[in-house]
This record gives sequence, structure tokens and C-alpha cells, in this order.
Amino acid sequence: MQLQAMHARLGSCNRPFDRLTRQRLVVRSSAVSTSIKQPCSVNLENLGRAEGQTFPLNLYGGKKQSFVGKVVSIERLGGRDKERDVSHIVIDTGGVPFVEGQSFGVQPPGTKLNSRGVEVPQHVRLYSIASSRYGDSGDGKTCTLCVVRVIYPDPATGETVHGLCSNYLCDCKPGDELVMTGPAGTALLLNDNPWNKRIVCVSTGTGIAPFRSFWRRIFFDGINGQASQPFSDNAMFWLLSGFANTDSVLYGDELKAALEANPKHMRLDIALSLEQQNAQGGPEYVQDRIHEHAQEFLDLMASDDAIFYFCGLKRMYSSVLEMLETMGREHRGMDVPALIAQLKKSHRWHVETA
Ligand SMILES: Cc1cc2nc3c(=O)[nH]c(=O)nc-3n(C[C@H](O)[C@H](O)[C@H](O)COP(=O)(O)OP(=O)(O)OC[C@H]3O[C@@H](n4cnc5c(N)ncnc54)[C@H](O)[C@@H]3O)c2cc1C
Repeated sequence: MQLQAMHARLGSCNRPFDRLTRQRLVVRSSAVSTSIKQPCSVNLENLGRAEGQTFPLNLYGGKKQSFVGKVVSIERLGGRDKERDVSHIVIDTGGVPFVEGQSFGVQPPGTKLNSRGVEVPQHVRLYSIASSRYGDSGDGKTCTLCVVRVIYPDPATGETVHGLCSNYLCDCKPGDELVMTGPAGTALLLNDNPWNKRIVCVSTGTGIAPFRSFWRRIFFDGINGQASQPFSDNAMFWLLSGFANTDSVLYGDELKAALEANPKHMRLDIALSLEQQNAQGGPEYVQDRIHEHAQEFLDLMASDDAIFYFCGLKRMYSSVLEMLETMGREHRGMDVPALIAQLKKSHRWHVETA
């Protein structure tokens, strides 16, 4: 069904998680593992709660059953060389609810030996959900993952190592069934009224995945693929994202479309480390882009409403922190660590690093 028709049919009050109340959810699952029963029935009374929001949390996995997701489509996103091979994978979850900023777990097939030499199932890997709660098809039946294929030389032997789960996912085909867990995570939850907030997101590489769920939610979830709520005058979604080069930028066309449709409420800064130079003539990283907007960034940090989100590698976040401290000293003698502690306390500073 066309997205437009789907939205018209659903209406805003008939959406999957908007209408999620204390109810029992039945999800059909076909068996790919003997530990998974079908159909599985999940009691949604134990919802997560944080910052005044209620959301589904850890409905599947751990001591509970996993669920089975079915690959609907897989598309390669940018990155000509294999090292930056990223896949956009749409998965039919049967309607497992989630909210923007959460992750799903995927359990790759096979077993491994644990530290006691006992054969155990492979452990679950987490992947940020890159679609809004309604999925890219708008019917709340799918989620989208954005997965980079992990390939690296073993530091000891120099042999090429292929990450198990990322390669499994990047090689999957439509119709393949995945053992999944979740939804997990409360660190990056999008504020429940982003149309009335100033939201600043900083990412590198596939750290952009949860922020795609944000911009899908903010700009595309309404009828005709438009914003589903009116924006307040100063509402803003500002994405600062770092990639190696133009070819490896993820979701560039979609970001451009969102920017063109919402110039008053969206800002985009992309740093390309192999193509652009910072003020010192070195590679331009996302923290350099923050530095170029230092005054504005610090003003937002000192404001009483802006909300900050960071997602990417740990070293990206430490470089950003270092840069913010430098900026604080350069600009106003601001005590940036104290300010961040305050922002964290008021739930306006969210970090997820891997
Ligand atoms: C909350 C959360 C969200 C995540 N979201 C995403 C996402 O949206 N997209 C995504 O692609 N990934 C995401 N990840 C990472 C993902 O969970 C996996 O860790 C990743 O795909 C690697 O799993 P794998 O099974 O392929 O590799 P494994 O077989 O588990 O191998 C990975 C191991 O290799 C090591 N390693 C990796 N690269 C190198 C290197 N260059 N040199 C030396 N050692 C190395 C790692 O330290 C690790 O021990 C997320 C992680 C977390 C915690």
C-alpha cells in the first residue's frame, strides 16, 4: 500500500505505539530456532518509563523469547570500498513496538565456546533502529537497521577478520529470517515533543542511524510524508555528522529533501575528513564543525531548552568533549564539564557510544 494511502487510512490516533496501551500484543513468528515458540504473546504491562515518557522496553530476549524478523529489503548505501560497506535493511517485525532512539538485537546463527569450553549460542549484537516507530512503510510493521560491515586486520596475525553479525546482516537476502530481541535502550530516546524543541544531534558513521529515526519522526511521519505536527517558532533539528568522504555519506538525499522542505526548522552540517580541511589545515572532523559554530553551540548548551544527542564511536565522543572544553575556555571561560553535568541531570544530554 502506498505510504500516503496508509497514512490517510491510519490517521494519527491509530498508529502502532501512539495507541499502545496496557494490552496484549500477539506477534506471529515462524520458527528458525527451537527456543522460539509461535505465536508469541507478550504482556506489555511492563513498559519502560523515563523522562515522563512511557515506551516499550526489552519485550523480547534475555529470559523472554526472541522474536523472528523477516528481511523485506536490503540496499547498499554509499561506500565504494568494502571497508565502508553499509546496508539499509528493512525488516518485517510483525509490529513489535519501539520508539525512536531504541535498538533491536540480532542473534547471528551458530554457536561458540564460552570461557568454560561449553558450546553456547552466539551472543546478540545491538543495532540502532533507523526508522521511526511506524517503519519506512508507515504501517508500524517494520523497522530499519543501518549496518556497517565490520572487516579489519587481526592486530596479532594481520589476517582479515570478518565481524560475525554485521557480515551476516550485510549478506542477508529478502525473505531471510532473523532471531531478534528488544526493543532495547533508553539512552537516546527522542523527546516526545520534538516539534517544540531545539534538538542537536552529533554523529559519525552509522551513529547517524538513531538520528534517522529522529528526522523520520519529526519531518516525514505525517500525511503525505510531511511533518505530523506543527512546529513551534524556534523548533529546530540540527544534525552535525562526520563521514570520510562524499561517497560514504549516509542518507544524503533524504537529508537534502528534509532540509529543502523544512529550511526554518532543520540545519545540517556534514564534515568530510578526507575531503575537507579544518582551520589548522588538518582533516575536518565533526568536532571541527562544532568549533566553527562554537558561539552558537555554547549558547544552546547554556539555554534552558536545547537537547543534545551524541552517537558514534567512543573516540568521537572524547574528541567532541575535548573540543567543547577548548571552546568553553576560548569563548567565555565557561565551565563546560559542570554545564554538561547539569544538562545530564535535566535529561538534556544523551550519549550512546560503542
Ligand atoms: C547500542 C548499540 C547500537 C549499535 N548500533 C549499530 C548500528 O546502528 N549499526 C552498526 O553497524 N553497528 C551498531 N552497533 C555495533 C554492533 O552491535 C556490533 O558490535 C558490530 O556490528 C560488530 O559486530 P560483529 O558481530 O560483526 O563483529 P564481532 O564478530 O562481534 O567482532 C567485533 C570485534 O572485533 C573488534 N574489532 C572491530 N573492528 C576492529 C578493528 N578495526 N580492529 C581491531 N578490532 C576490531 C571489536 O572490538 C569486537 O571485539 C551498535 C552497538 C551498540 C552497543
